[in-house]
Amino acid sequence: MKVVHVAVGVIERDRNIFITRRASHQHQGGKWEFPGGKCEGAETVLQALSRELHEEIGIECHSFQPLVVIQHDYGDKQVKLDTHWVRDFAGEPTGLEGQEGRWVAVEELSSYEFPEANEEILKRVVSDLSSL
Ligand SMILES: Nc1nc2c([nH]c(=O)n2[C@H]2C[C@H](O)[C@@H](COP(=O)(O)OP(=O)(O)OP(=O)(O)O)O2)c(=O)[nH]1
Ligand SMILES: [Mg+2]
Repeated sequence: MKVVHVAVGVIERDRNIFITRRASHQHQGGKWEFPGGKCEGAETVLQALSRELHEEIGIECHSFQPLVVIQHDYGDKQVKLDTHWVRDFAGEPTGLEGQEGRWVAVEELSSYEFPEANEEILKRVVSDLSSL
């Protein structure tokens, strides 16, 4: 099965993370996610991430820091989540495609339901922020 390369942004400000909710008709629908989406054509992962964050939540990103790369097999779909920290951006994130979005304190993230592949990302987010 072809692996879908996904650019994912963990948007952080003062130990709060901006998350959005996937529409019910989407793959892993209804679950919360870190904004992002599939790399298209010859795009690099950072080009895809800049584009997706602009389209989905209306921010302009100035820089990224690598967080973690996760490969996961959902059975119906295989994804590679290429995850970066997003801390340097302009604009206020808002769900521009009708999706729910909110800032959540890092300590509260575990009370939200994310797709299975996110488990490892969530651990890394919590541990990286607790060492700051
Ligand atoms: N953006 C994002 N996708 C995730 C996360 N966790 C996770 O398993 N995924 C999966 C769900 C999807 O199968 C895939 C992302 O694809 P997507 O549907 O968001 O891609 P896209 O925004 O380009 O969607 P589309 O416009 O092509 O419909 O990665 C996450 O935290 N954020
Ligand atoms: Mg998306």
